[in-house]
Amino acid sequence: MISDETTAGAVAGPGGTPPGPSAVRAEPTVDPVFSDEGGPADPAYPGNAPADPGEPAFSAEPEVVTGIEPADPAADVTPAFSGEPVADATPAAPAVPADPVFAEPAEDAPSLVDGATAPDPASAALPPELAEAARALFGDRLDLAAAYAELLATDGVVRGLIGPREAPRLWDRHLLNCAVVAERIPEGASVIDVGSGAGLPGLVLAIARPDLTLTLVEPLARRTSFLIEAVQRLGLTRDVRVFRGRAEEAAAGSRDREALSADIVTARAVAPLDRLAGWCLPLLVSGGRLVALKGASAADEIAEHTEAVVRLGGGTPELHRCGEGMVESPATVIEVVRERVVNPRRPKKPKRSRGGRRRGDR
Ligand SMILES: C[S@@+](CC[C@H](N)C(=O)[O-])C[C@H]1O[C@@H](n2cnc3c(N)ncnc32)[C@H](O)[C@@H]1O
Repeated sequence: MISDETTAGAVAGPGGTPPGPSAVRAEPTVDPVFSDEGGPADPAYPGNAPADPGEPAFSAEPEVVTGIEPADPAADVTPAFSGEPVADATPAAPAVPADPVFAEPAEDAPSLVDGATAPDPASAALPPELAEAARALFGDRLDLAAAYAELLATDGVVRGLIGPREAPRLWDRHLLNCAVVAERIPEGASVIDVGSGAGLPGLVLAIARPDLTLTLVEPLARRTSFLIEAVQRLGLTRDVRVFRGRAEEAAAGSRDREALSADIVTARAVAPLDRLAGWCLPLLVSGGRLVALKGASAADEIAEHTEAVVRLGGGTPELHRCGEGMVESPATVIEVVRERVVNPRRPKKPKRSRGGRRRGDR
């Protein structure tokens, strides 16, 4: 077993050990999985249909979400990684200057929210009963968290990145649920958030923890456009960068770009643990840690996928609960330390005969 202390010590960063979760309260929770990538946008909300059916809105209906495998973007990703400016099929998204690797913020990015269709920003107001936890988690950056909540409830809804029914529950299901994970991240750590979507948990962590440096990895164009603008509008450009591409691409690097790596990789509602480990462990420094937000299925996932995770170079997955005693539904995370570097299998080269010909060549 790997203890928290071992894990924290192995992670580079000036501050060291993350505060362990306070054991004030432990109770079973609803499945806090929030995204049903494969699910339709709320049809009851006119104008919410995502512009691109490949990037459906998420809604946080746990009953819909549980057991649904997040969409594999392989089918619908715009191949933005190559360095070529990418034609984004999404008509609504504002133009973003295309950097081959790290996208740059667009200047004066126009808001998509107009008077006629704008959702009510007041729907993102912090519910009074959550104010104490929000203050504790965001401290003097609570205003920034509120600005992000408003952005999600307005632009995020209009662009089909979140379902309109999410707006009233943004704080408990999304912002606080992600912010509590900060307790698992050491001071000063570098963090890669894989499959950031609309910025969860990456942007929340950047707001709650100005000591962290974050890279948000997301392959889908409409989402990275939103992320880039959010980073700019929230004034987070110093600590947050947006990488458009898949985790596998980020880890592989290219001729023009070094492979990305970090002390901590986070992911929420992205993929089952075995697949997630395959994507995320290569993004970690040796001894770094994957912190995957999971729902009620976390223990089952550990039972099912431990062997695969270890084969991929990870330690034994551990389950932790974050925010106990602070929020009503603590977040469940699975953590995996990158213990060994496992090289991906290369396909065997065909054998050549003496004459230099491949066997079977004519
Ligand atoms: C269900 S959404 C979750 C978004 C966000 N993490 C949240 O909790 O709201 C899954 C996200 O993972 C992204 N994704 C899927 N496969 C990925 C991969 N191999 N690398 C990086 N991102 C990926 C998708 O594009 C999508 O935005």
